[in-house]
Amino acid sequence: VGGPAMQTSQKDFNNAVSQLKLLKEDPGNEVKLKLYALYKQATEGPCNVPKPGMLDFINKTKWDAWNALGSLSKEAARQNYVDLVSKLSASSESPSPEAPAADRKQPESDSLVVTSGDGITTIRLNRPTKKNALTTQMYHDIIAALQAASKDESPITVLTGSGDYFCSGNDLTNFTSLPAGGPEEMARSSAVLLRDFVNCFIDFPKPLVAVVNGPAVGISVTILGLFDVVYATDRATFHTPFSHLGQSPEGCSSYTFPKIMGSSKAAEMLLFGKKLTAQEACAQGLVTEVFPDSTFQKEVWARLKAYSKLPPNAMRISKQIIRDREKEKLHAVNAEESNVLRERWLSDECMNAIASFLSRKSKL
Ligand SMILES: CCCCCCCCCCC/C=C/C(=O)SCCNC(=O)CCNC(=O)[C@H](O)C(C)(C)COP(=O)(O)OP(=O)(O)OC[C@H]1O[C@@H](n2cnc3c(N)ncnc32)[C@H](O)[C@@H]1OP(=O)(O)O
Repeated sequence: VGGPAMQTSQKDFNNAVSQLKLLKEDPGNEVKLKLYALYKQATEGPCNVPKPGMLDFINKTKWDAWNALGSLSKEAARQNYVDLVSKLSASSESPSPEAPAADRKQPESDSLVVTSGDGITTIRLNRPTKKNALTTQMYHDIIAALQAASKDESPITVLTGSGDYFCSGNDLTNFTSLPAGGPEEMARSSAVLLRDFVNCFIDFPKPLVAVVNGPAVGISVTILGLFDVVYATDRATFHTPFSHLGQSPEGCSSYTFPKIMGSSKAAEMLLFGKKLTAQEACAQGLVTEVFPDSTFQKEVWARLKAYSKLPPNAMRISKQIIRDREKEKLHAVNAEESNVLRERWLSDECMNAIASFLSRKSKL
């Protein structure tokens, strides 16, 4: 069986066979097929068994992979097998760190962080000291991030928050710096921004997941009806205090909420500002699943990493079938909600509520 160098190689090969069983992550079918072929070649030599029939898909695929190695020597196959297993072990021990996507324009402000890794593009609201309240710049940055994510390589896109909140909704100071055109111009441009922002969620073409890491308020709740999946920590709450603020629903919630939870439960949230616990939101169908806070991040990301390995085109097409017939309706609802809010923002009820928050007289 050869000299000392070759015996070492046989020992390495045996170790690699054992090491493979300890891999933490499934390396995927393509790699498993390659490993199978190299194993057969290393232990039995070139493919020497009859080709399975056309309908025996699995064995035929395995046979093809083995046969494709041709006359590769047993020693070379062993070496290739050992190299491949060691590469897989290294990458499973130190999972690819999330990295800013190289070809992606980064957001204008640090309040939004966009990273890609493990088949997931993550858009993270990053203003924890303000409970991730959305500034005007953040709306623009989220629009840009969603547009980029819709074209990037990641099969799944996630929206989440840094710190203890998912998001406290619109930053109420957005309304304090009046443009030259006065309140009317502010209301007009806010309505345009709101409409553009929500349109990006309506049109987003691939699986969009909300990882709700804490309480959610206002627009960060209403847009959840446009996500494909919503995972929440059991610490999360869902609050749409529009009447308290003299405002009205947006994010297509006037349409999606009654559809998701029925009109009376939707009315309790959207008219009376009833705050839901994560469990309640899950029971109403707004949240897909609730996780204990202590294991939330670990469980959710492990699950999303596994989902991101599913065939991306199949996921996109399935989303299209589920969502496309609703799109026209959603765009019309969005336009109407934005127009109504344009009026609301100029109302005394709204101005007084915002002034009250800003003077810290009342908190919701
Ligand atoms: C001209 C262009 C304009 C563009 C505008 C675009 C228009 C799109 C608008 C779409 C419509 C959206 C509607 C909504 O989202 S309505 C909901 C709005 N949100 C709220 O009403 C929440 C207000 N915040 C609170 O009630 C509390 O802060 C909260 C319960 C969230 C947390 O309370 P807690 O006591 O735990 O913490 P603090 O209050 O001390 O908060 C810490 C600091 O964070 C600041 N903060 C929190 N939320 C907001 C917010 N929404 N806006 C501004 N600032 C916020 C808070 O002031 C504290 O700051 P300081 O430490 O500096 O005091």
